[in-house]
Amino acid sequence: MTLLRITATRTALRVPFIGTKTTTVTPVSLSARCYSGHPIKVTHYESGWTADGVDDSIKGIEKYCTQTFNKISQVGLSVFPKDLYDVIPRDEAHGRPAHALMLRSHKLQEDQVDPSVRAIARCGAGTNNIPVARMTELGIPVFNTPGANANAVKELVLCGLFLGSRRVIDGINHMKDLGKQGLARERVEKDKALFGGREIKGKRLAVIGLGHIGAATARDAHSLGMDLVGYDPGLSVKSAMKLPRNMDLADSISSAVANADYISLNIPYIKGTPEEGGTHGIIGHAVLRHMKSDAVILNFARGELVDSVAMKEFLDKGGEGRYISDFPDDVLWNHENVVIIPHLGASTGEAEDSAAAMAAETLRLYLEHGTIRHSVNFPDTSLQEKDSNHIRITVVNKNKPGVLSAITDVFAKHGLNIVQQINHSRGEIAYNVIDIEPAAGDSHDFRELQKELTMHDGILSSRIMGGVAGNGYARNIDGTYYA
Ligand SMILES: NC(=O)c1ccc[n+]([C@@H]2O[C@H](COP(=O)([O-])OP(=O)(O)OC[C@H]3O[C@@H](n4cnc5c(N)ncnc54)[C@H](O)[C@@H]3O)[C@@H](O)[C@H]2O)c1
Ligand SMILES: O=C(O)CC[C@@H](O)C(=O)O
Repeated sequence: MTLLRITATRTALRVPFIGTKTTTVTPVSLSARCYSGHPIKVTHYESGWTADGVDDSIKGIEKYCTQTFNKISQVGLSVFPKDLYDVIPRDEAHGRPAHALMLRSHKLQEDQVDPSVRAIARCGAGTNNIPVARMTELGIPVFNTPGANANAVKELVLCGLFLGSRRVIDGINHMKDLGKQGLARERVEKDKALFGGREIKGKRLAVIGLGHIGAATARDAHSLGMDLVGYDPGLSVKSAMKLPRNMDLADSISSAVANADYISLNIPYIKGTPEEGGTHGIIGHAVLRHMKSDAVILNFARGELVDSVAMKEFLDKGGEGRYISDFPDDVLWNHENVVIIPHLGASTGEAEDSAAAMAAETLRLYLEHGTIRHSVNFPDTSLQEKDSNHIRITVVNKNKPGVLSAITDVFAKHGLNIVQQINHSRGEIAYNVIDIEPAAGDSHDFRELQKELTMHDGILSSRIMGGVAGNGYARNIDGTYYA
């Protein structure tokens, strides 16, 4: 796909397409990076995803293509400049290859991730609807939007606190029944005794997970006069600084919930039981037996964190315990002490706008500059642009000895000078951003270089950035070259 041939003359970017047409394009928008020191010619291969099943009319479009799987805020999507990006719903893509995927709660399948996809962004916090481990194996970064919807969720958690302390919903339903019978005025003062409640002031709230939502909930609960205890084995210093003073910290979930009147779950869902290192069913018999019989459990994190059968047993014991959840539950949906909300935590205009905008900015940084931030599987990486006289190449590789030197050897072999580079690793993955500055007058066949680089053992993909949006990406998928 990529042939960057450097010559000494300064002309507009010329982009020939195999066998069809030669187009002259102006460089991409000002904020996007492009190599301007020399003209760059990019010859496309027509292999794999670029040719098969793709309509002729969309071959050679010089824009990034972001495909969306859910209804995403237009305010957020407007972050993508129209001259550089086409943003289209997946079901209207008609086989056009995607460079980036954007989604909310859509359960992404591996076969929906075309070989052309460089990155996936979740407009939200939880990424359990994305096969992240598989994406890591394939060398594809997955991004989320930390904190972007936290205020919206916190406000609904506070609403949950009140719904759990006062029988407001039962009372409203009762008034509808009485209204239908024309008995509302006659019965209201007598019947209200059925729906008494308690105040949250002075009660103890256990917050499990003290990240963006948990910490914000703790702060507001504190100002409502609640007594606080928290549990978070991964508590960062930054999050700790945001917690109310005098908040107790427990050393286990069981000790956190032991004397709590309210418990708020604000942790990610991770596949596998707690014994296996996951959070599936983390609120089960072992934790529930430590709870007060009238505890109110608020779950605005994920339904799968709670063992529904164990929760039903807890609620059926005859205490005043309650469960308020933002997720469907086949066992508990009709229980008299349960309130189920249809996953509304992040459903405010403000949260949808800010999560989509953050996701779009994050994708732009990656696609246009190779910068990684807010990734759940790749290391934070940022290499400041030196000047416009360089070509930026990014490489994703398996984190194992010898690969970094193999990468630099390829450049040395091709007589290319690396002017700056950065290499960061995270778990199984390493990521490199490399700037090269060819001398004026040099001519290099970047197509050969990219193939050699990408097909080296341990390398998963490479990108040559500059000039034409969406070009210059090559992958090594189990020993087969896709470009
Ligand atoms: N209802 C909704 O619409 C909605 C919206 C946003 C987020 N969420 C859910 O809420 C979760 C939290 O969101 P956030 O923005 O606060 O995320 P966050 O990453 O800022 O915070 C999560 C915190 O949980 C802690 N944690 C992880 N495992 C834990 C465990 N086993 N015990 C205790 N603490 C643990 C982490 O250390 C981290 O501090 C998300 O993962 C998502 O599943 C739901
Ligand atoms: O997109 C949504 O509505 C929900 C998002 C939420 O579950 C999250 O994890 O951020």
